[in-house]
Amino acid sequence: MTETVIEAEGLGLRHGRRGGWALRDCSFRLREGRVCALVGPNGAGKSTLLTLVARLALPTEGTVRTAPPEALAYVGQDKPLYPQLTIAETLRMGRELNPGRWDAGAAERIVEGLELDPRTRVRALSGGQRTRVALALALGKRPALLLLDEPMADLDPLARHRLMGALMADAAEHGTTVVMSSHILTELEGVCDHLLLVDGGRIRLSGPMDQVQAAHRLLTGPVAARAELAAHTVVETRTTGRRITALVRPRGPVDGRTWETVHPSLEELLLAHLRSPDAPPFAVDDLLAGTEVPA
Ligand SMILES: Nc1ncnc2c1ncn2[C@@H]1O[C@H](COP(=O)(O)OP(=O)(O)OP(=O)(O)O)[C@@H](O)[C@H]1O
Repeated sequence: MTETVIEAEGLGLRHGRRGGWALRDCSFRLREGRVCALVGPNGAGKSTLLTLVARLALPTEGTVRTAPPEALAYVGQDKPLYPQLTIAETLRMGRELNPGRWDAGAAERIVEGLELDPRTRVRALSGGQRTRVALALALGKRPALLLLDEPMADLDPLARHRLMGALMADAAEHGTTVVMSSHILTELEGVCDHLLLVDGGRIRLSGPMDQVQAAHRLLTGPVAARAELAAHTVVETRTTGRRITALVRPRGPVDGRTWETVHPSLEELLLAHLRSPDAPPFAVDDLLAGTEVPA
């Protein structure tokens, strides 16, 4: 039976009694083995959502059910490590803090990419090198759920590509569920199979990547036929001369004589939603395959 690894219900967090909501009305389910992309602009609420799932903050409202603390690893943007410890000592600490479940091989494979003497102190590492050590600690814990807040932000493109490959191979081998926030959309396509788009503290898109993408079409046709678009849920329209391009969620057949129809790329889909904050949200429940749920 497929297990739910995260179940969020009306989750919200407000900073201070008079502060604004960093996250609100957040409901979704994520099943075991998913690799979930968490995307959204600066200040959208991505880190807030990750810290709530990691139980590093208490929600102001709503609930989240997730993996127990010992089966969960979180790597935040600030990557807290002990600067005075060496790389080898840091990994030894990981082993001692996780008796019975520490996967030394997985941790060492991530650190090996550094090509550094394991006796090097953490304080002498660059930001990107520290990222690798933090990820090694997280993977060594052999978590059922791995929460990563912009894990690749300070890595150069080659290191990012390699580390992402190593991370995904490890997750696939062990069936680890991963939730990863990122601003680099191209980094996520082809790697993630689930999508959460957060914007203004609310979930705008949620569900298995293929189903979310399959629910959208990019239509191009004459401006004169614009009224026909009303038959569908329109996310965004853009006009160039006498042509109009629309990102829609079709609610019926599209006339192929008038409209050229293509599937949008992940980037086109996300950018259209971000440019159109008033577009209705869209959510597919991860446990009820193919069922659209009120977002
Ligand atoms: N400690 C805090 N006190 C007050 N407001 C906060 C605090 N931390 C975050 N916020 C606010 O909560 C909102 C969500 O922030 P969050 O860090 O979750 O966004 P994010 O999507 O992770 O952004 P980024 O992509 O820039 O990392 C923002 O409006 C932010 O200003």
